[in-house]
Amino acid sequence: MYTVKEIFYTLQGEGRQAGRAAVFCRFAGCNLWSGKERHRAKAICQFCDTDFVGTGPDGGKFKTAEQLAERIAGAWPAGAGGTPFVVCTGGEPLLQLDAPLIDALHARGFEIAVETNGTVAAPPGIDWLCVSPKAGAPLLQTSGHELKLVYPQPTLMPESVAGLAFQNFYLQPMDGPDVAANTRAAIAYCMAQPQWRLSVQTHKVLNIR
Ligand SMILES: C[S@@+](CC[C@H](N)C(=O)[O-])C[C@H]1O[C@@H](n2cnc3c(N)ncnc32)[C@H](O)[C@@H]1O
Ligand SMILES: Nc1nc2[nH]cc(C(=O)O)c2c(=O)[nH]1
Ligand code: SF4
Ligand SMILES: [Mg+2]
Repeated sequence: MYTVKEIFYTLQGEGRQAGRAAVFCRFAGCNLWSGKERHRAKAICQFCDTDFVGTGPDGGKFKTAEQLAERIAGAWPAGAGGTPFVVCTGGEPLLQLDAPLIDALHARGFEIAVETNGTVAAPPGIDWLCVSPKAGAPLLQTSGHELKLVYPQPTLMPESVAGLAFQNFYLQPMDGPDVAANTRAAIAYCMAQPQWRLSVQTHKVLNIR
């Protein structure tokens, strides 16, 4: 059984794949926060910008990988060219994404991207793995296509993860009350350490989902 908050078609807003059309599959639940505001101050991850609790109008519970993959495929526009692209996120998608679902999405021609906090080792077969480590949480997945660090996290400096086996390194300014100052600080860091690139959350600027 897969529990999905929402499935929607949009542009990937963040990181190396920003600007690319994608079906988003947002899984419900996370291991670093309950998602309830009354628990936020004591959560391991306190800055989350996402509602991933339960099943929304565009989500649901899916008994089988085939049923979920079929719904995701139905969100890709019929007759569109290019390679169909799905971004599995959450919540924490690696609590639910498994080999049967990866196979069912590949069987429908999808390239599979994942956004994960890195506390769970990724299964084989993910085509684009984005790891976003969280201060105070164990980092088990130390390789991938993209490391996207929300910045700043005072006890998780970019220097401490800059040597990991990723193909791309991004700093993403922490959204919230200090987003303007966080963006200035991230720009300064990327200019001083060009291994790192800036990831702007473009979907928020563009007012798309
Ligand atoms: C909502 S998370 C879901 C996937 C996974 N749980 C994770 O943390 O990577 C999706 C992306 O949004 C980032 N994110 C969450 N809250 C943010 C915030 N306040 N500002 C900037 N990025 C944020 C995460 O670090 C992650 O890269
Ligand atoms: N457009 C858009 N791009 C995104 N990239 C990562 C997102 C996420 O919440 O995981 C996200 C999201 O929620 N919307
Ligand atoms: S790990 Fe990801 S989904 Fe979970 S609370 Fe943090 S940002 Fe949100
Ligand atoms: Mg988001």
